[in-house]
Amino acid sequence: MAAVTYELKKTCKQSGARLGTIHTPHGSIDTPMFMPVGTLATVKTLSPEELEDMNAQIILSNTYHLWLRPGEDIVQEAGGLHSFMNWDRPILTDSGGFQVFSLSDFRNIKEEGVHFRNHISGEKLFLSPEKAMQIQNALGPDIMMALDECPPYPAEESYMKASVERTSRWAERCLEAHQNKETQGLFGIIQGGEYEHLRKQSADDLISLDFPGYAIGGLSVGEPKDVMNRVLEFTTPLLPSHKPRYLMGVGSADSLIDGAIRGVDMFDCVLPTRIARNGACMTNHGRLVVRNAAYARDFSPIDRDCNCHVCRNYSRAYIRHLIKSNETFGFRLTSYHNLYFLLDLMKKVREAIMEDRLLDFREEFFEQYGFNRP
Ligand SMILES: CO[C@@H]1O[C@H](CNc2nc3cc4c(=O)[nH]c(N)nc4cc3[nH]2)[C@@H](O)[C@H]1O
Repeated sequence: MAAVTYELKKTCKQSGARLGTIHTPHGSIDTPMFMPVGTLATVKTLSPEELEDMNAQIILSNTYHLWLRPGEDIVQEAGGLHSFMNWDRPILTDSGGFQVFSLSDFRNIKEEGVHFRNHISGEKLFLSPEKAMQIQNALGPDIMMALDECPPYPAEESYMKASVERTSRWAERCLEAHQNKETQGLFGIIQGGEYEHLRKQSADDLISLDFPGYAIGGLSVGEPKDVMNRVLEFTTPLLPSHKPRYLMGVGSADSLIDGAIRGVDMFDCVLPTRIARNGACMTNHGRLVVRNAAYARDFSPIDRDCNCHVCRNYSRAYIRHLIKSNETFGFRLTSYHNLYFLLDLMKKVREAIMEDRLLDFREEFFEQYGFNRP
């Protein structure tokens, strides 16, 4: 029995969107869904109990960061990530492919793997497909990601072709190095930038390896939204409809809706918790920077149309005061609200797909949020 399986439940009549359920050893996940990011085995400032209260079905953690701190051996001795962080729902770990290229000021990509510097200590490190699999097997997530290269945007076609071919060879090596097949699923990552023929080559290579799920990588790296949407339009149909499709690093409300419309099932991004720590909140009426002076005497909730614990109990004036005073509780309140907002948005997306009205929902939401405003 495979560790991770996908059940396609309904395809939307209005678009390429679909409803499904991903079954994992730590529970089932209704899709399309958003994964809160807990890079260092914590979704910053929030507790597992709070994440369960807001119906987070799965969280994401990171191989590169946990390898450096505290070390996968310590997490393994704790019984794996679920025990270590007291989270008994599904966990997905990214492979480190992105962090090595985004965090390290020195990196040298070779066939055998990537040589780079530890972004904290400066010591030289080496990450290979086999090492990335050994770390993830030790961390024990339900879903692991293959080690890939996330190329810079934009990238020359010749560079992108060579990078895609190496990522495909690395994916095969990850499969060969995969232990714990009955308790951990391994997803492949499609690369190819904005080159349609390279996305096809990457998809063909990885589909031939029969992964239980596929991620679309190399996006949300600075490209315009219309480029992302165009790449999704010709890439998601290449992927098997009976397996989950995961768009890595995407987390703004409009991108989540537009990704779901194009057949994406899984999303993750640091955006909601990152902007929360800067005092910025996602609301149904646009982004609200609650630290602004305008809210000093505003005793209304962050979002009058939000039913979260924060919006039912705390005012903009109070949260602004905490943020301006650098009080941790302020960051907890904005982080809780932003994650609740995105998780609730994905619940509304699932309901809209069920009722075959996702495109109508998009129009209503974009109008209310102000995305259509020039
Ligand atoms: C928009 O927010 C900024 O951009 C990042 C999100 N964007 C993103 N694109 C990604 C691509 C890949 C990939 O191709 N491969 C692997 N293995 N992991 C990936 C992770 C990714 N995350 C945030 O970290 C933030 O800095």
